[in-house]
Amino acid sequence: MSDLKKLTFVTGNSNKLKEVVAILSNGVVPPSDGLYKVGNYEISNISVDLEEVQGTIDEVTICKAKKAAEILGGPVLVEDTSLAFTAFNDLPGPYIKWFVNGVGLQGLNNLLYCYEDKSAHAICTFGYCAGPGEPVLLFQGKTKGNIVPPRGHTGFGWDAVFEPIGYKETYAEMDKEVKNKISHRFKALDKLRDYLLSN
Ligand SMILES: O=c1nc[nH]c2c1ncn2[C@H]1C[C@H](O)[C@@H](COP(=O)(O)OP(=O)(O)OP(=O)(O)O)O1
Ligand SMILES: [Mg+2]
Repeated sequence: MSDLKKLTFVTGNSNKLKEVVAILSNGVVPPSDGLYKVGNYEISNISVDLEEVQGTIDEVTICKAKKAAEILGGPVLVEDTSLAFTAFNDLPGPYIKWFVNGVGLQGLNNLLYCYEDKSAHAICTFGYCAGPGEPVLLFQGKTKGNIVPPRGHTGFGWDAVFEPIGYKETYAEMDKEVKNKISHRFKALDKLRDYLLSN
């Protein structure tokens, strides 16, 4: 057991954490001790609100990961989520959090009122850093959808205004198991899992 490598997922968002745990444990066994294992890695989590710089998705994620590795002094995992409107040349992108907080869900939908193209990409980027001063590896997943007037629960970010292509329900209306099989986060975790299983 001592050869297990410890890895801490650093996020201030409990909804993100729930999805990550559900996806990494294949939705079957929610770990009771707050630790879950992928290959030789034992992943725990800690709630820290990391500083977020301005920049591209990659830059924001790399910065978060480096900051987290410095604070914790060991191997970390962070994640940054973007919502990129095609009509806006991919903005708000990594700044979506401040848009949700600033204009609300109806407001997000209204932003695209004058544009025919309502499409958007949900993008999830995990950053893995082995420790302070170490390089950051990125694992990204994207899901395409349309921005619609809010439908469904409003408990998690912009879930209620994002309707994935091929579905008639928003992320907020669909069963969690369905979201967790098609989501940007699922696709990113698929790549991260491959890495963790082979390293
Ligand atoms: O699947 C999702 N479905 C709907 N909304 C989502 C999702 N995933 C993140 N979100 C929201 C949370 C935040 O308003 C923004 C991303 O900002 P982001 O900086 O990545 O998240 P955060 O600051 O809440 O947590 P963290 O401490 O990991 O940075 O989009
Ligand atoms: Mg954040």
